Amino acid sequence: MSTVCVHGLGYIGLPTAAMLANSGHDVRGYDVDDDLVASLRDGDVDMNEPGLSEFVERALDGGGLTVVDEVAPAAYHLVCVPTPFDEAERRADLEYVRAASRAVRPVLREGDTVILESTVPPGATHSEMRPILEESGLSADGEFGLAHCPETVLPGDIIAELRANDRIVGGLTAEATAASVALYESFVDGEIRTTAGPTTAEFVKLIQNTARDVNIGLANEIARLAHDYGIDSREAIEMANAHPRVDILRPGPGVGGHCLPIDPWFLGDGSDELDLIAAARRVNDGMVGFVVELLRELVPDLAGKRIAVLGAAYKGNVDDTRMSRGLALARELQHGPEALAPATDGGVSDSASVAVHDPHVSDATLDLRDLDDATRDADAVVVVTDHDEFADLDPAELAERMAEPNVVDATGILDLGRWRDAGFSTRRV
Ligand SMILES: NC(=O)C1=CN([C@@H]2O[C@H](COP(=O)(O)OP(=O)(O)OC[C@H]3O[C@@H](n4cnc5c(N)ncnc54)[C@H](O)[C@@H]3O)[C@@H](O)[C@H]2O)C=CC1
Ligand SMILES: CC(=O)N[C@@H]1[C@@H](OP(=O)(O)OP(=O)(O)OC[C@H]2O[C@@H](n3ccc(=O)[nH]c3=O)[C@H](O)[C@@H]2O)O[C@H](C(=O)O)[C@@H](O)[C@@H]1O
Repeated sequence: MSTVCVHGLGYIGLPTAAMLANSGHDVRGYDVDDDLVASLRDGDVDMNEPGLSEFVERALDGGGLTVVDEVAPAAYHLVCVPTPFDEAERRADLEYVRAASRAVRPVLREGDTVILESTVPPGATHSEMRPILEESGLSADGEFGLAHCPETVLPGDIIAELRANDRIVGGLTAEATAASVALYESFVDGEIRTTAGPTTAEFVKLIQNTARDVNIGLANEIARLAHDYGIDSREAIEMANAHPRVDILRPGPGVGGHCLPIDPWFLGDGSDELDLIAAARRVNDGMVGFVVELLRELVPDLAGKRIAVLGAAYKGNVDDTRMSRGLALARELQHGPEALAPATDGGVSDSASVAVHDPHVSDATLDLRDLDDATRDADAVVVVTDHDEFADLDPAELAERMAEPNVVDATGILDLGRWRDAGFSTRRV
């Protein structure tokens, strides 16, 4: 068993640190967010991920995981810091990766292995991390190990996927790859595949998410085409998918989260070849506008109308609002398609009045409403996130509370027959 220092205790770092600790390693968890560190020390896990709280508690109580104030020397450094998208530059913001590398540098010893798990553009482990780490005086050509092992867990099922998913490991040297494989073998049931270097591993991760984004783009374009022919796209897709070699994904309000919408741009960071991929991004980003079109079919003049947007999380049954389509819709309804202002700042006088409700999200910076408040006197509800709670809504109860019984289901989660029976006019992406 080894000593491991995990850098970044968010959606990826915290479950990974707990997994390593519960697998017998001696783990130090380090994060620059003092509030997060304090709450973890109190045993509070403020993340809506099934089973995570108990799993982290076990790691902390068992002594395998210690939350530390300073980066600790360790045989392995696992870097799980954010790699956000710089929208202005259309590039990955690698400052967190560089900062974590600078924090490893003073404690790095000969024989240690540094593994980057964060998603980065192809080449970043080599060009961004290596030079900073080598300022320690040690060389990545053999004195310490440096590798990329991308994370592929699905939020909502992180603990199971941490164990079950295959991994891709690309070290700068064969020794770095072997040392990294040894660590993952201690908890991964899936296959561990190795690549000749970190760049292929980075590339593979990005094409996985890009493939999903492009395929969702196809489903979304099909939804728009079907609408023009007066066809139910979901019924058509289900029938098409009965073919053994066709597997079209689900259309929706666009693609949210901080991975699928940004990884295609990371992929194009060092190349001019994005074409189909960039088009799919435009299609997916355009789906909020399509939801507004459907809403206007029910409520032609939105000025002064009250619209309840159900869903601020980027997908069903999670609490993460990064690149939320619900918040993007609220912004667009209040300020028009180019709006970048916060969703809940009141809007302008000739726009709709929007209330956002999400039973999974508690975020003091968002003016979220409870269901009663959001839907009272509303002229329409728009369901943007496929939370289980929304499938169970009682349309008759809502109809009584609303000014007009209109519903747009951007997710396909509602049984619209029930809603029509309760007197609703309906539209569905
Ligand atoms: N959340 C997900 O579903 C997945 C995320 N990823 C990738 O994993 C990486 C991390 O993502 P998340 O865990 O979701 O982010 P997150 O934002 O939930 O957590 C990152 C944590 O790192 C901390 N941090 C920032 N700078 C630091 C530093 N210099 N040293 C130590 N801690 C630092 C932050 O305070 C935060 O707690 C990203 O590159 C992301 O693209 C990959 C697969 C899945
Ligand atoms: C290839 C792949 O499945 N990648 C996963 C993805 O996680 P994420 O939660 O972002 O993926 P997701 O469940 O597809 O959801 C992304 C977005 O796409 C939308 N979505 C998804 C499937 C679909 O048929 N239609 C659709 O519109 C969702 O509503 C959501 O807004 O990205 C994660 C990541 O890289 O962070 C990665 O670890 C996960 O395995």
